[in-house]
Amino acid sequence: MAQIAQVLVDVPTMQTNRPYSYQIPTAWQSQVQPGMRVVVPFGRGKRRVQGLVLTCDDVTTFDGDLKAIDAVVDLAPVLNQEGLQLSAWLAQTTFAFQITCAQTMLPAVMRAKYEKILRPTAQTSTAVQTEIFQGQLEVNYDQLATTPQAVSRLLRLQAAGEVDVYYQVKNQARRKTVLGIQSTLSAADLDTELAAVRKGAAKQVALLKGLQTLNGEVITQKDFHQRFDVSEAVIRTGEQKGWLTRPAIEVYRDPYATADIQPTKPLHLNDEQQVAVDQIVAAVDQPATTTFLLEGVTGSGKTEVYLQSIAAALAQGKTALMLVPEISLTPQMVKRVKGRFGKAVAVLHSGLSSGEKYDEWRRIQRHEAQVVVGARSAVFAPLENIGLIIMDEEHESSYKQDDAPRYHARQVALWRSQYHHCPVVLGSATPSLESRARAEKGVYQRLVLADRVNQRPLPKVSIIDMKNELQKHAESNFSQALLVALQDRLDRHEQSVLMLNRRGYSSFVLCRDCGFVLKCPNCDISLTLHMDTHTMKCHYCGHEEAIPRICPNCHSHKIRYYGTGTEKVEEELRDLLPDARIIRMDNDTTRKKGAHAKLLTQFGSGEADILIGTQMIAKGLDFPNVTLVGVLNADTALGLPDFRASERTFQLLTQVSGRAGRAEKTGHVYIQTFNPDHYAIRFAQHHDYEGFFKYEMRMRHQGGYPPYYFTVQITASDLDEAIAAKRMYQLLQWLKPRLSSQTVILGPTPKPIARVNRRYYYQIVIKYKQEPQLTATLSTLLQETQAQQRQGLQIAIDVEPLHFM
Ligand SMILES: Nc1ncnc2c1ncn2[C@@H]1O[C@H](COP(=O)(O)OP(=O)(O)OP(=O)(O)O)[C@@H](O)[C@H]1O
Ligand SMILES: [Zn+2]
Ligand SMILES: [Zn+2]
Repeated sequence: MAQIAQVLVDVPTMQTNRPYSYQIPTAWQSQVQPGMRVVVPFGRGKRRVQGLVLTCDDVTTFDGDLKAIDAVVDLAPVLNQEGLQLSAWLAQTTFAFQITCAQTMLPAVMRAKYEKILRPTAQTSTAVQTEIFQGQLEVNYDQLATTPQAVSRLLRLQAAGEVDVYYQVKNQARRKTVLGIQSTLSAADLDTELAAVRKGAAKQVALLKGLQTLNGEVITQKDFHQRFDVSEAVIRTGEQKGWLTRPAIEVYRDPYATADIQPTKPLHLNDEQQVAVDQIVAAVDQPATTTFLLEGVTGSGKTEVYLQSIAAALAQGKTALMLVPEISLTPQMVKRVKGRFGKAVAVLHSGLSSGEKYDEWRRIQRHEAQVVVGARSAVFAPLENIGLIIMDEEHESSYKQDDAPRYHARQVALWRSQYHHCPVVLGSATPSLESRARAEKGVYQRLVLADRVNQRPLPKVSIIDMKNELQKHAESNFSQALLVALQDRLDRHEQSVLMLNRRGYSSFVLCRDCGFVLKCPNCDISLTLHMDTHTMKCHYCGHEEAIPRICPNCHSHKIRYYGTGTEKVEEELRDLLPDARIIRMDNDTTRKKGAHAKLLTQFGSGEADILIGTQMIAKGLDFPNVTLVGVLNADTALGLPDFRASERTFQLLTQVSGRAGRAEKTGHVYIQTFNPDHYAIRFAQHHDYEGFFKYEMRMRHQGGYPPYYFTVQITASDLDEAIAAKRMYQLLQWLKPRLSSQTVILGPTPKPIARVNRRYYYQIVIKYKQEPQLTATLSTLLQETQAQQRQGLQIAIDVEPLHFM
């Protein structure tokens, strides 16, 4: 009987997107299991790649040529049956390679690192020995192959059989270990040694007494030193005398080891919170795969609902997964969850070092953590027996990954809820239209928190028409009303938050006299400024026209592209309010690890009066002393060529407004805009999510956009613009007869940023209501384009894209 493993190789191409058979050497037959990483020979020569075992089968006969597994990387599977099934599903639904999906699900350090190695052969001449190997048994290829001449020399040596090329697969995952102390003496021996030690040798006595106290337990040398006040020199003496050994013991790199986190107790819930918790807990206990949409205004205490629901899952002996957008994974949120569940919590986000991530991941896999809080990719956390999945700020577009696999964490969360048979809670003050529409149809169960905790009012929102302001004081970023309000907060020692919306920055033109934004005559979507061609383009239908010099609406000459930077705003503010202490948060000031957290902590502890920032300050912050929020430019996102522009603007304004007046003091919000009558801004002013939802649904219905239609975006890119465009037209011809007549295909159009990294991008968008064969059709399309992919053309498929740029 022999054993054969089906292995996915780490070669992400269309041709290799299927398992390969390898023989399992007899010695390892009971060890190799599905979900383990192995090293296998692949292709010609001595190439070695990492692989993932999918299945192991006993067979009686096999083709004699079958290659054998070279090495086993893991002692235990890194993906369990759920993980393997999930990676297959992900590959199929996002049109990605299964190996890429599996890698996405694992910590980055578990990806193999490949090294090319040169070794001497029997024919290696002495000259080559000295020149290349210099007395070593092997040398790294990349260190020698630094110039084209060197490469061709090495190739010639290889052809002449003077050097051999090998490939090494390196495991980058490293555990962190420290020295431990373990007594080698029995209790009786310890007594004997103690009696034998000289009277004056107080330090050795302390060491032996310490070992006695350990009673066979192993602790770190550091802890030993702290507990018994014994120096390393004395410990080493003890080691030489054979009293103890110093084994390496593994320690976790804990990013929050030094964080000061106070334990918290469940709060007494208000009526609305109680209703929500009761319903969720009932589904946890049952268990049922219900998906809840928790629609709670800003400051309504959604987090407390999450925490008490998680507690119910833990009480059932189950685990819980809580997803939050990267940006709101502030120390505040971590503190809240860790404060409630302590050591049971593992945290996963991009701010951690790769070692910290690896350790948190293993704590989860070893069942040492039962609650996971993390950003998008934490949806793959290796939790077993999940009792509840929560997705906070479910409308956030950062839950969708832009690169392959182009998955949405919400879809993965729903898949895992089916697998584990557990409920999902999608929470937001401003749910995505898609989710809210599903709740309307009864697919999701809606839970509402209509009021802020303790009946605190939502802040008053004033809209400032910047067209009037500009006539009064030229080109300032600050209206008079906002300035007065800022000064007032300074006088009262209260804090302010100012947001400058950077999205859509200077990509569209706006009339500073009437607020007019140029739109496509066919699509009713803003045209985008293309400086390369000096034209305005529609990214949906391809319509193109000249950049206007005068406003088509009011004939003003003040039509120009729009935008300013946070740094400039800060400068102006320092001039206007010289006494104010200001913290600026944008991509520049938060680039360093931990900077984001540090700035927020400073602001939270009152070290500044004003926090200026980009969208990154809009969400999740809960600072009681903030009573003023100013939005400097509400319009930029409105101008984006995207049917979700209004939705994003409404969400952003509502979220940022929600930062004001969360505690005793009442809040006030000022929104500066050139479009004071735009419905997104008006509904945000009145905190009217439901009103916005109804209105926007009508707009989507008229325009034929999601959630009334599903969308798929196909992109082709090539170094040659003509090839990318031509291929897109061929693709269109190929697709048309394969889709139903109700389905609409938009484009091909050049992508808004048509040229990135010297590649040209063209896209088509498929809008459909029902297309049961679509997945199969698109898979075929990918198969058929593989030959061209090798020649440099790349095709990407994005299901339900969130951005069309
Ligand atoms: N039942 C309660 N009693 C007293 N205080 C509460 C209660 N529930 C929540 N809070 C407090 O209310 C504040 C707001 O809660 P939380 O931050 O969870 O709101 P949220 O709904 O998540 O808002 P946002 O969407 O703006 O982030 C927090 O300081 C929280 O501690
Ligand atoms: Zn158009
Ligand atoms: Zn105008």
